[in-house]
Order: sequence, then C-alpha cells, then structure tokens
Amino acid sequence: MAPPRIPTIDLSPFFHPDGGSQERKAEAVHAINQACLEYGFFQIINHGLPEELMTRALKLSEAFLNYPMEEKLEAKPAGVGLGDRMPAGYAKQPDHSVDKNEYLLMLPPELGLNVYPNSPPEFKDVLEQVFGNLVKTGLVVETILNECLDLPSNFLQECSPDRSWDLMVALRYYPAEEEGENGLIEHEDGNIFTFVFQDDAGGLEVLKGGEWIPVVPTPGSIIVNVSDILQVWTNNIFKSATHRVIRKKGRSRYSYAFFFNADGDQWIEPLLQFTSGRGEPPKYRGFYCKEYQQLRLRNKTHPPSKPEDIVTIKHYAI
Ligand SMILES: O=C(O)CCC(=O)C(=O)O
Ligand SMILES: [Fe+2]
Repeated sequence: MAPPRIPTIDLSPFFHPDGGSQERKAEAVHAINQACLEYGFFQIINHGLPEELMTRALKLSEAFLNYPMEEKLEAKPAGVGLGDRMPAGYAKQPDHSVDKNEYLLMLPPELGLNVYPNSPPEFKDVLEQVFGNLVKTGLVVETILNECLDLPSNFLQECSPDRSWDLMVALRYYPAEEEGENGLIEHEDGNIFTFVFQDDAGGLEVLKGGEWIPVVPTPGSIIVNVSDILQVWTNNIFKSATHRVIRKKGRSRYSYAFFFNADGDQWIEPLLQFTSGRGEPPKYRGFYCKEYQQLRLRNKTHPPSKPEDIVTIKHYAI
C-alpha cells in the first residue's frame, strides 16, 4: 500500500480579486482544520507565491550555496544584531552537529539587519520578494486558523501583531554519506507555524501515529506545519508536528523554511477559549516567547550531552 500523503489544500478562493466563493472558502477551512487535528502538516497550492518565483529562489540559493566557502563567508553574520535573535547571514552547521546542512538566514528586510550575498546579483531582490509574499500568505493562513478554531476574525493577528520576529532560511542539505543520512534531526518548530518549499530531492518526513510519512515534493506547493506556539495557544488541540529531513545519496537537497513567529516580548499561554472556556485546565505555564527562543538557540550553540536535556515545549508543560 502506498504511504499516506499529507493533505493538499487549494487557497485560491482566499486570493480571489472578487472576494472568492464562500462555499469554497468553507471547504478549505474544513480541510485545514482536519489536517491540523490529524497531522499538524499540510500543503497549500494557489497560496499567493508565484511558482516561477519559488523556482527562481531555489535555483539562486543552489547557485550561492555551491560557491567556494570564501565567497559564501562574505555573507557571514556581521556580529551586530538584536541580540535575542538568530544572526542573519550564511552559516554552516558545525562538523560535529547531527544536522548536516548549511543555510542563509534572513530577518525581515525592514529591520536592516540582513547580510546579503553580492552574488548572484538578483538573489537579494528575490529573497526579499519571497519573504514579503510569505508574510502575506501567513496572514491569510492566520485568518483561516481563526475560523478553524472558532475565534473572532483577526484574533490571532491581534494576539501577536508584530511581524518583526519572522525569519527565513534558504537551506542546502549535503548528499548522504555511507555512515549517515540525517539532514535535520527530528524536531518540532518553536514558532506559530512554518512554511517550507523544496526542490524535487525529497527527504522531508512527518511523524504520524508512530510512522514517518514522506512529504512528496509537489512543484509550486508550500508545506505548512503547526508549531509550538500554536500548540500552546490551543492548549494541545492543534499539535506541533514532529518532522525531520533524511538525506539522499548522490545529491544535495535545497529548500526554504519560513518561520511565522510571535513577537519575542509576547507572553505566551494557552488561550482562555481553550482552557476555562471549555472547562479544561491549561496544559502549559506562560512564558515570554523570546525566553523559549533563547533556550532553543542554546540547544544548538551548546548541545546538551543527554538528548533528554534538549529544551522543547515540554519544558513549560504543566
Ligand atoms: O528543509 C526542510 O524541509 C525542513 C526545515 C525544517 O524543518 C526547519 O528548518 O525547521
Ligand atoms: Fe522544522
């Protein structure tokens, strides 16, 4: 039997110039709700990001990440930044890391903190276009999630209105070696939700019911995964999906991940709608978003020797 495929949902009614059919919007909301309950993972098509731009972005990141190291290091983090956040620029996982990838990390362009490669010359412009489009798509997905969760319109947007904590990475996973195929160890993401688009190499997998389901590359589609903040806000109604990347032999894999994030200074706790509103005790104690981000960053910079000491959202579980 073929392995199950994560659901694909058409968002075109939400991008329709005349407002889109209510019936088709309701169908999409229903499908996304089911996907968030069952998988915490789904793909979207007709999501506002032109396929041609996605292809171009993947080709440009491939070109840049194949440059000699000296050239890539011209885009290394400048060492100035906002302190609490991941530094913008090119970085490679240290050799001892279990994760075998390199990436270019980008913060919202308006912060003025990005370190862009000079070459390929059109890369900066394409990165900024992709970033800007994904912010817009993220706001549409928030609108859909409000409906899924029976929240007033704009509720999630108002929970965390500051978009300056979003970030994007253009990634390259190296070809698998004889002794290892891990590209990115199994994990959940620490933000609200994540968008991923990938080339045709494959390797992204999501855990469902104890089985790893491959996310089959579909040109033009964006993968969406529910992340920890949404899990906390919904008091575990929507689960942050566990996922990983497995490397193939003989070829690199290129992808983009965009982390739609809450404001670092935001106090995060289960929403009343999903606790007292339903007679349920909160499953998490509250925390400042940036405190959690810093603990997660520390997992990477100072990896604990025991895997059980890695900080995950369980750190705040009651
Ligand atoms: O590259 C991918 O497909 C997934 C990336 C990812 O899961 C992450 O960066 O958290
Ligand atoms: Fe992830």
